[in-house]
Amino acid sequence: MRKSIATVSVSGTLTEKLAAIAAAGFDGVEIFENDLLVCPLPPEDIRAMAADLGLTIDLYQPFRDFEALPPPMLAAGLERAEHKFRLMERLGADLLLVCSNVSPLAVGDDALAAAHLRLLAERAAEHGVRIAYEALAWGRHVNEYLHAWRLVQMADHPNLGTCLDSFHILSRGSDPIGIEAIPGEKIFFLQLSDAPLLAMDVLQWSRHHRCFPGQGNFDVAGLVRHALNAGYAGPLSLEIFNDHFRQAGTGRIATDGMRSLVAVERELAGAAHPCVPTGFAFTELAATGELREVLGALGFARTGSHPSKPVELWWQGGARLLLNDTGGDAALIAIGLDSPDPGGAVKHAESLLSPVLPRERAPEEVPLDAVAAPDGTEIFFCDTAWLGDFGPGAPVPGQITGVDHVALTQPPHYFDEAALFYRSVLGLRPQESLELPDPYGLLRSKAMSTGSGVRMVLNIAQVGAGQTPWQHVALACTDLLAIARELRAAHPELLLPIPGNYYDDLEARHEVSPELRELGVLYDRDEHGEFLHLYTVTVGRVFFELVQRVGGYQGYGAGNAPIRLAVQHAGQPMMGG
Ligand SMILES: O=C(O)c1ccc(O)c(O)c1
Ligand SMILES: [Mg+2]
Repeated sequence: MRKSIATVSVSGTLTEKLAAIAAAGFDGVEIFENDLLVCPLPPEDIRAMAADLGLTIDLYQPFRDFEALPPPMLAAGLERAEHKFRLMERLGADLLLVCSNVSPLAVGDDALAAAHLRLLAERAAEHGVRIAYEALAWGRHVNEYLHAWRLVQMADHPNLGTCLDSFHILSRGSDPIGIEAIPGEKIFFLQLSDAPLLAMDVLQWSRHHRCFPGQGNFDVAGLVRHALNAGYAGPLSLEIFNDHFRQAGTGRIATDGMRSLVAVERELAGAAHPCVPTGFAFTELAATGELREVLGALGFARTGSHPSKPVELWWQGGARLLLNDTGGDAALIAIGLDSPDPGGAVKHAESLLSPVLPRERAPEEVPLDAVAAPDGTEIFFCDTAWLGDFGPGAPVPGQITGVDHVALTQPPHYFDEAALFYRSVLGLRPQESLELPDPYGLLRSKAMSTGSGVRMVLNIAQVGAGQTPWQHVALACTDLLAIARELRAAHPELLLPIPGNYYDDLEARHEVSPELRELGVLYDRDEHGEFLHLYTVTVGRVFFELVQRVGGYQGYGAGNAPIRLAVQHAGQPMMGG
């Protein structure tokens, strides 16, 4: 399928947008009128630039508030359209998107609307232009896609068809099955976007929160399937209005859009993810003396060393940490995932435009396949061979059984990119999304999981500048209170102090042991089970969480995160505050 994107979807000048869109591999563009109005180049030059980049101009948009105005206003509307048609001839575009009327002056009269659309199509035909009529979800009288289609049928002109836009259809909860009743050749254009489910005004939702397919909660691929079943043969075109995308890197967002369309095609082809990871092989940390002290207190010890790199294996139970002497601050730099097919996982990642990292290794060492996650963390796909590099060591006995989850802070404006990366490239499914109060802002958080073995939490801190983006590794154990007792006795300075107010509130809500308060252990429960957890102090950029899941508890104790954030900030006040 041909792939297109509206210029409004990415940041930059029109010249920058077109270059980035072509570089990302798109076949065509929708020129959004505002991008043309603010461009110093004449339409002929924009046309030549697109052609030089190998891009077709698939659509020009939007033309607004035309149909079903009181008859005396018709002539002015047609005059306005004539200007657009002449502009489109200069631009080399032959498809004009007309949005359903939002004007309070518009009349709720289908016959009038259809007559006007027919007149518009007749005029358009004189210029070799076709009209794609789209129902905006907030259109004054026409706001359902099947209503727009009825008007197109009534107007009955070969130069008039409909434009389907997944946002307008799915945001209203309309059933997209009706698309299959529209003849494919009358679907002149198909615009795709996704969105998170938000209870808000649909216009604001559309203008600020659209995202690429796979980043939100709509079944966009399902809608495309209906259009294909109807016989639609035009491009899949992304049309996103998003405050973050407008501020992010042009090329990076264009590439992410292409990734989302490749993932849609995969889904349509019924392709299951070829190699979902089954567990955490290791997490690699830039190490410092302080970090080693914390890990020693948690019962870890060095069990092996890499033959040629300054990397040690610290292994307790099923938790393997690689400590890398980078000379920098303590930080999480890589995650190793147990993969049923490491080579296939890298090929899959590459096909989804993820940057594959070069393998830097000595000849006798085990090759490792890795890609870069959106925040720069290296993701390795592993079988068990890598352990051989670290000699014959065995895990030290202890209370920690494995890695429960890893939490990463995403760079500003790339939260949606990260969600799509973990979903499409790694095969994790989205779980809960939350917004949590931070003393200096708001923490957006999204949990993702394979369902077994690998859990990730993606955070984005909407807080003042100058703050370190924290990461953390949550270690699983089977008796958290026992570990907490030992840590409190031997290393109380390594544990976050939890306010008494938290326990007053907790004890009012749940019957819990008074030991939680004494030990500074946090608690949560859901319909499946219970969750006990505690946090260490932060070293460099990283801290550790110890967690115990009782029963089938599914969450991450997110309700306790505001307590943690406040205590962490108290120990590390904002710069310049
Ligand atoms: O928000 C709008 O006005 C707008 C304009 C054109 C579109 O195609 C659309 O989906 C929305
Ligand atoms: Mg649209």
